[in-house]
Amino acid sequence: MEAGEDEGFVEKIIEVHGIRKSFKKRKTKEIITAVNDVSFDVHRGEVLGLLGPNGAGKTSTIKMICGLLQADEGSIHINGLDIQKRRLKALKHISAVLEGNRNLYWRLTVRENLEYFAGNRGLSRKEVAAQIEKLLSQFHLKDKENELVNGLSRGMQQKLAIAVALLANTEVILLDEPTLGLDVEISYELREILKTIVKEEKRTIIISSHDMPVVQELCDRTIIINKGTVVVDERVENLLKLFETRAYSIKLGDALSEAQQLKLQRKFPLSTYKVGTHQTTVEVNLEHSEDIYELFDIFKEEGTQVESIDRITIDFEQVFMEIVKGEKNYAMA
Ligand SMILES: Nc1ncnc2c1ncn2[C@@H]1O[C@H](COP(=O)(O)OP(=O)(O)OP(=O)(O)O)[C@@H](O)[C@H]1O
Repeated sequence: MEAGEDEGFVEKIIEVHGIRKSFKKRKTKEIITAVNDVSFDVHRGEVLGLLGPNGAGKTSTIKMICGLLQADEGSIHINGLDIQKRRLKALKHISAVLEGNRNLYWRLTVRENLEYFAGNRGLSRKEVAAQIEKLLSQFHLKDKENELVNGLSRGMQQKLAIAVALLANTEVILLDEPTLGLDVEISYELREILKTIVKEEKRTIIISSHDMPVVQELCDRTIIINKGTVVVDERVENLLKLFETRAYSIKLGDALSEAQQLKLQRKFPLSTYKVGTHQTTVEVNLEHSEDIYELFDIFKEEGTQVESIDRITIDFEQVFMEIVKGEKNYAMA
């Protein structure tokens, strides 16, 4: 069974199979493999988070899915249609908001943009009138409807770009870094709006993001790409559970010696060691539960007392850091 199938997402709407993409650097002629044999499916109604450090290959993957970039190898099917062979038909199922490219007319007002892009998709004003009203209110843009896009803040423009993408009524929405560069307040607002949309509408959404709360709160499943390849494809709740059962906070009776600290760092490079006035704490995320014995051996060597052991509640940010910075392969069955 694939990730996603157990939650009722049975029908595949996006099928990405073995895609590769390389670029040649203009100056040095060096070949960069941006995407290296990436495969995954997205089920109808699923919200998928596409994560990875800078340069991992997320944007290239999204651009190949929405037909802006041609894969060197592999295939992409949208609703069963090959994006290369039946491009126009396949693209009818997709709307995308790409990072840094908000696809809006700057000299048109907010409302005019919504009307223009609806018309572009072959929808009449009458057909979309109610939906435009709904989107203006959902995205808190009603009081800006007659303002030119040119004069809007970056956050407002981003909200409008997403509203335009939703208006097209496509089954698939691709959002590349929707909250990048937005201030905390507007990122939060956008996340809440997207949360409502995800709950109310059964759209298939791929979100690439560095904003971990966005992924934790909106996505059903996540794919983590590192150096062009998929290192994790798993449901968000499973990843959190998995890491939660491995994350411990250990309170010690005494401080560790330098030799012990060195061993701790060597064996558990992502652990943290804190010496407070009353307490010494080690926080560690174990890759295998039996690793706890090796940890205890470090304490035992010099008779350090363990006062308490607690599980740590972990958030998605920590999960992501563990996987990417630890460069471990958490491919799960
Ligand atoms: N048109 C291009 N020409 C040359 N190299 C490119 C091009 N597009 C992407 N790359 C390179 O391919 C790699 C993957 O880039 P991509 O933008 O897909 O990554 P990303 O995961 O979206 O990163 P970020 O989070 O920084 O946007 C990077 O090394 C990037 O420099």
